[in-house]
Amino acid sequence: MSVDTHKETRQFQTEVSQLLHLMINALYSNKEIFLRELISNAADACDKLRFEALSDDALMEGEGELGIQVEYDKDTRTVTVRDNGIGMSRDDVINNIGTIAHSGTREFLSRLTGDQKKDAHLIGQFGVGFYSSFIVADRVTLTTRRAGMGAEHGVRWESDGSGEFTVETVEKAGRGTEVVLHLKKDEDEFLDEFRLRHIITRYSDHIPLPIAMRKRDDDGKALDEWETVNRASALWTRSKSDISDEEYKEFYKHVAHDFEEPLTWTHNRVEGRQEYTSLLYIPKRAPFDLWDRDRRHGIKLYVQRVFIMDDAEQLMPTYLRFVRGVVDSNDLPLNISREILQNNRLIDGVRSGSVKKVLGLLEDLAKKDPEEYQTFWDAFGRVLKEGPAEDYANREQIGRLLRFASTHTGEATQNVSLADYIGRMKEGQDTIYYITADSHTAALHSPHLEVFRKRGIEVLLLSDRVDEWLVSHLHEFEGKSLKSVAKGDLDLGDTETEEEKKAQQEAEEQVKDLLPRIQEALGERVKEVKFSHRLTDSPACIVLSEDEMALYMQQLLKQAGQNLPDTKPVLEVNPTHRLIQRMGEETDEARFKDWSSLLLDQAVLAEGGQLEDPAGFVKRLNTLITHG
Ligand SMILES: Nc1ncnc2c1ncn2[C@@H]1O[C@H](COP(=O)(O)OP(=O)(O)OP(=O)(O)O)[C@@H](O)[C@H]1O
Repeated sequence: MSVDTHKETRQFQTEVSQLLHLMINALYSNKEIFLRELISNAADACDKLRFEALSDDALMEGEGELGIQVEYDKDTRTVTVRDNGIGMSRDDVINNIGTIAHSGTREFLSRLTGDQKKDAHLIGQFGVGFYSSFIVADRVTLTTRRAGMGAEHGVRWESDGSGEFTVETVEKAGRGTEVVLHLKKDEDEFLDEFRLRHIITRYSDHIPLPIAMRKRDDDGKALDEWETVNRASALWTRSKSDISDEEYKEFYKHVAHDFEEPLTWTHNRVEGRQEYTSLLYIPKRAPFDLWDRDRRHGIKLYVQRVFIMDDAEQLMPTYLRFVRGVVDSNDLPLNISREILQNNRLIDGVRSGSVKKVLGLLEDLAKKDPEEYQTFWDAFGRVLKEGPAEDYANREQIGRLLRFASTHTGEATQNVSLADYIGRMKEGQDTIYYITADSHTAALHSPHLEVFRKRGIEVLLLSDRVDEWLVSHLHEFEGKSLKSVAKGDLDLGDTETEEEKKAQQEAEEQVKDLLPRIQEALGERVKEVKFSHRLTDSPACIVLSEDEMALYMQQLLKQAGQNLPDTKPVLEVNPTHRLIQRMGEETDEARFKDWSSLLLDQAVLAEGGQLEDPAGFVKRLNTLITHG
């Protein structure tokens, strides 16, 4: 087979150029991380090779000892990171280096502000990887050969980071990848033995592969002998007491490809019927692609310390997709595939054990450090809310982790637990009340809250998209049922005083002919018209039945193209309201019809619904304002 060896010059994807420029500025104060990133990539490449070699021993090419080398050369002013991992083919290089596979890159770039500190955080979230080389280098040469391909299939990639790169096919005897950084003028600090060793032990001690540097003679001359400078033992296999927080944190950055420290973690060795070790982390911040279904970097699965796969989604349910870390099983076969993982009893056991650990970890965090828990909730609460639907068996425990906004403070921050709510319940109240709406403000101002305000009963304000889904699966918590204040009949027990009952009756009596008149005026548009016990300030509201979806959700699903049966709401009117009393005095039937329509339409609007005939609504409104 002839080999295409020509040298070609290509442009970076526009986003890469932009990112490089911003990254170099934003991360300059943290420039040493380039070494961590390159070592991390090298370690991943070795893991991948070890795994692929399980089914194709030839890939090892007779050299089974995997490792990473770091060296520097003062004369050429270069730092080199070398691995004998899986390597890359010419196509791999073009696809992986020079483009960003991340979805949402453009949106990400648009969020950068130019403020260095903020941008550094964002870029960290996004993942800097290989490109961080350009923080310290003005030319980077990557030479690589994919394991199993002949020496003539080596590839050299080179760029000065300014917009273009070249790719050519070269001879490369050993498999794997070598990255040579030609340092910028002022970066001589990295041509220093002590400095490099220090960075390696600081950031990469936990990498389970030897990272070696050349031995030197007394004059500092590099010898042809190498010595390992990191501990090179898989962190999770060591005993907890032997691992410092610093090491846990650095390991997290490696597995999660995160720039920031994790919020917390749990490290467990399970013995008995099944043997496995798990080291699971909760990140501080939602990664850039949390909402992306194709996101990578979930849980890494190892079998007896051999890397099997990234993002083993079978090990964590979707509602815990933010968890990062490692599971290392002693029982699974080494040749396990994704397909086998799907229906594997052992995997099911590991998964339910890991879920318990994560939920326990979060519960502990919530108890011990509410502030940190709030950080977690703000980042991942919306994901965790998928839990009760997905993981029915653990719904009580998930229920304890939920946080909501509430009328107790009226603020948008979701910081009220169901237990807090229960603790503040009125005497005789045995229901947890909530309202769902498409924004916090809409929830807070809903007419349905009026009577609750009057009686001092707290209502949870739910305005995340996932909330309707959540409450349709979480019917009760600690023996108290959850109920929407906008659906079904409202029974506030004996919280109404005799006086209030009397006033209501009298008001109803005064306008008692009104209900059949409104019903007739609205015809098929409503199921029923009733006097309301919910309202104090508003003239009317819409009430749905228990099993109906809130109007704003119906709207949303319809927009997304779903066919929903038309629902007819119940219209409740407030007999004490001036508008209703005024309608009682209206003798002109055409005008009465307009009033009725207006009443229904404004109630629909307050509910976040959409009007079938908005122009008609505006016209009626204007007519009644001017002639009413
Ligand atoms: N030493 C290496 N050996 C083999 N492939 C590599 C090596 N370094 C990088 N790659 C390939 O290039 C891809 C891009 O690397 P890069 O460091 O830019 O991002 P990443 O590691 O995938 O993710 P992140 O940006 O989150 O760090 C990697 O996913 C890998 O496929």
